[in-house]
Amino acid sequence: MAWRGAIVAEPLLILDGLRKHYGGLAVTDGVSLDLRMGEIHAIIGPNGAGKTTLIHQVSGTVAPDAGRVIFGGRDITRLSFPARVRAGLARSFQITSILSGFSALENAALAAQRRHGSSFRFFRAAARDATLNTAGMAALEAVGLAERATMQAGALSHGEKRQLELALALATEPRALLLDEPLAGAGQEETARLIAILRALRDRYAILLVEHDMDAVFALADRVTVLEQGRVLATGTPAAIRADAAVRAAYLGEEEIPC
Ligand SMILES: Nc1ncnc2c1ncn2[C@@H]1O[C@H](COP(=O)(O)OP(=O)(O)OP(=O)(O)O)[C@@H](O)[C@H]1O
Repeated sequence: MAWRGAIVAEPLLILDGLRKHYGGLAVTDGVSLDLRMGEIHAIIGPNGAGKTTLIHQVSGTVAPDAGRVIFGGRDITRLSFPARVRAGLARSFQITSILSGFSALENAALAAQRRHGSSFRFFRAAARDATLNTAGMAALEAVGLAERATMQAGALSHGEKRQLELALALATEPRALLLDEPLAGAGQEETARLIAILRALRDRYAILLVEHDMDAVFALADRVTVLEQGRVLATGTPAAIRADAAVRAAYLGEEEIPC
């Protein structure tokens, strides 16, 4: 797929030299990349390359040792995770954040509440709030889960739970979405459905995607950045990345890069 960057303007999100060390290990070692509206930018790399740690620094759950995160022209490097959510930066988690005893809509309404900054303790009330319900329902519709709104989240299929995870991010009405392995554990049919949903979301958001399913990455991404040992090995269109000899070498014995 050709990168459609030519038709979009300034980057919405800029990562500028992000560094994070744990002891002697440079987990992200000066990572710079950008993300534009209407773009899916995938981050791939071997296990331990630093992908999740990078997402943590963008979402505000890990503080970088050096570097900056610029969002919508504003330096948000020191903002907390909740403040970033309110600024329009949403994140989905590798480990599910769904409350299984509550309905899909209650989960989405609670997520919508994060945008408005009110307390977690009042989530029962949140689920009855019309504004939050409307935002929650719109998010469920965007991921094809409207018909499951009243179903207990714990009773949803695995694929539907992944859809609900996406809805929780959308319910905060973001401009940018940080998606950490949104296809994890999904079967073939579920993966196809999730890919179609992500493709449909692309035009309305800027999406930074960490995903191990290389077929999905190469089907979805407008640009791909390859991380290796905390550094950017290459950034480019899927075609350019596929043809890059250094990238292919980094992936020997890891996930196959689709031809
Ligand atoms: N809080 C931490 N303390 C110490 N080391 C950490 C911490 N978080 C991550 N690491 C180390 O940093 C390295 C990169 O981890 P990270 O999870 O970011 O990689 P990844 O590319 O997302 O890997 P995977 O593809 O397996 O999810 C790993 O060696 C990991 O053990």
